[in-house]
Amino acid sequence: MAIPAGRSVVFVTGNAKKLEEVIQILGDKFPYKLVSKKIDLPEYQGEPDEISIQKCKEAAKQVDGPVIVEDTCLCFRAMGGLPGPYIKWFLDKLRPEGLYKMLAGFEDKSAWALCTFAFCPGKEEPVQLFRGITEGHIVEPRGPRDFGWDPCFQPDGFDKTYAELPKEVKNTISHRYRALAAMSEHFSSQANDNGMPDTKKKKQND
Ligand SMILES: O=P(O)(O)OP(=O)(O)OP(=O)(O)OC[C@H]1O[C@@H](n2cnc3c(O)ncnc32)[C@H](O)[C@@H]1O
Ligand SMILES: [Mg+2]
Repeated sequence: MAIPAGRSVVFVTGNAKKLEEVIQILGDKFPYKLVSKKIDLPEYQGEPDEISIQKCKEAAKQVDGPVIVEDTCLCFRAMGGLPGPYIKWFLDKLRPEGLYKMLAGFEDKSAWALCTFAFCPGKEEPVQLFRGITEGHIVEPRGPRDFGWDPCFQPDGFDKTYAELPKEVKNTISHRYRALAAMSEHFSSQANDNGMPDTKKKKQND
């Protein structure tokens, strides 16, 4: 589904740091006007795709127009992908130190960060998903504490944590960057088709 020409899309999030990164990553690459709205949407339970779909439908209902939401998971391989979508509560209670200690009994410290952007053109409309994954390891926290679990996630191929890496570097390798690249690519090709729905591309989700 294309966004009508000239319309803006509302990015709904309660997280200022997420918003900051989305703006930095997108620059002027996104073909539609992105406006942000601070709403604390419910923290749904279930599989990441389902959570993003529910979250996006609720945002579309509240905004009553085209919306984008994003949900972030941090998944420990030794724990079958948990905490996953529940990372917010684990981080809140345990801080990055506690996340690292959770894996003390496991040899496998590998983890992946998953970001899912969800787009819905309006109330009662289908939701499309765009995903990005960055693989890494959970390490003893290092670096500034200004964004979530960044101090304890070290992306593969780097000897620095997300928190220690310059923002420009995190923003070219991160889970969020990858999901946004998929979403921008989709909307840019639509915009190039003069706003006609792109029938050649398989929708990731209806
Ligand atoms: O309103 P929304 O967009 O849902 O914002 P939120 O803060 O509730 O975010 P999530 O539900 O997606 O929960 C993800 C948790 O992971 C944190 N987080 C998200 N992206 C991160 C990143 O790139 N680096 C570190 N922490 C991150 C975030 O602060 C939350 O505690
Ligand atoms: Mg949330």
